[in-house]
Amino acid sequence: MFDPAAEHPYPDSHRPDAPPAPHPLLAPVLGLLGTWRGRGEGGYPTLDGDFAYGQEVVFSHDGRPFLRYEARAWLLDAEDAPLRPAARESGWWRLQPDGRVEALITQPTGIAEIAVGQAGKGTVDLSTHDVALTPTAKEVTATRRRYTLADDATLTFAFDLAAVGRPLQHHLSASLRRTQ
Ligand code: HEM
Repeated sequence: MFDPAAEHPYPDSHRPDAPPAPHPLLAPVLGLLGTWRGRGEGGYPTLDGDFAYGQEVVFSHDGRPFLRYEARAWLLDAEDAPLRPAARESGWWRLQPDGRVEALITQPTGIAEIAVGQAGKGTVDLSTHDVALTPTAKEVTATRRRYTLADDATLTFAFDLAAVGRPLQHHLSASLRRTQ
């Protein structure tokens, strides 16, 4: 008889050395698994000024050749205290042979992105393949996300954005530390 209160039989793993064994295609991104938290700076020519933000990024897997990806941000005041929730997004990074990555990423602001790119040597570089927008979303035409493992416990993140009629350019950069 099915027990609806039982534990999920296939929980996500946040560590390369914990079960289930990572799929071999995840080899180039194993260093990303886990929870990362840190601080970043952002801006865009259409905004009044630059801003500081906190960010948490989580990568996990269930033994199949894709990562589950989740990122949440919050704005910081001049003393680095939290001001308000900011962007969040989640998605799936589908690993292909030779470190190629196909990512699906959605945001509560009405933006759904398909990004493609490459993982290798401690870096992942993803650029827009396609963007779909809900009727009320801001116009976003392209993005580029770069993740770099500076060392085992430090992940840097850079994000470029083409939106509201402006060409692809810096919107965010952050340095994150592994928390678990
Ligand atoms: C760490 C993640 C992010 C943070 C902290 C952040 C922060 C901000 C802030 C503070 C603004 C000004 C409006 C407001 O106060 O809400 C803004 C505007 C905007 N952001 Fe982001 N953002 C992030 C990620 C993204 C992503 C992933 C995208 C697109 C894929 C994006 C696209 C935009 C657009 C289109 C605008 C509006 C620009 C305008 O209307 O002039 N942002 N962002």
